[in-house]
Amino acid sequence: MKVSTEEMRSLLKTYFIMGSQNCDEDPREVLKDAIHGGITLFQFREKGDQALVGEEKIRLAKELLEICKHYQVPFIVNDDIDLALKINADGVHIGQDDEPAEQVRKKIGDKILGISAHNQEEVEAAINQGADYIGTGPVFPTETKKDTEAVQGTILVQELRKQGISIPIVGIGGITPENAASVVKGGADGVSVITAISKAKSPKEQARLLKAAVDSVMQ
Ligand SMILES: Cc1ncsc1CCOP(=O)(O)O
Ligand SMILES: C=C1C=NC(C)=NC1=N
Ligand SMILES: [Mg+2]
Repeated sequence: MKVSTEEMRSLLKTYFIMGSQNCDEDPREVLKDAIHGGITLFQFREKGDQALVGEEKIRLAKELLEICKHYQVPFIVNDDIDLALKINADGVHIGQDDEPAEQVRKKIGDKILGISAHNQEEVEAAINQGADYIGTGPVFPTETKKDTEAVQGTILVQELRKQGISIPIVGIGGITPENAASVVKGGADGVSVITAISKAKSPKEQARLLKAAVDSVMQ
């Protein structure tokens, strides 16, 4: 059933996003380690030139979903709505260039719907289309996604909060344990990261540090 706004807010605290293309080690081990470090939400984002496709992608998605189910960490699928429905994921994340949000909402029912937004108009549209949360960024420079919008810090989130827009928002882009607190101080409910965890010597330790940084602001 539908997550409440406050439940969604807390799920965004330490949001790990990963595909096999982001890992040097076995993605299943990286995910398990990150979960032990305390991630609150996981997104399967198998995308880009090294990404798996077809049956291999579906198989990996199912394996990572099983791991998340075991530890009761909700599982979000990026872009691929059909895959999300096929494996009964907990939700989807779409960008401005994906399937229109109204259509996606019809397909997924009460599953979590996350939408990327980079300016006020896109945020307001996403809210009107029934997004459960917004992903904004890139907050800091990142190598992970080649075609990002301009680096924006937390300017947009600060502006939205000043206007009393309270939808759950997660920051993304170049976030590390060192800068994570500033993202939450800027008004985000949490941080979403790829490389800081997926390429870490200890994904567990990085997840733990990220979560501690976010919680250090929450009090
Ligand atoms: C998917 C995405 N959207 C904006 S930046 C980004 C990549 C974030 O990756 P990293 O956490 O490694 O900077
Ligand atoms: C582009 C993205 C922005 N935000 C989030 C949470 N996930 C994404 N894939
Ligand atoms: Mg997309």
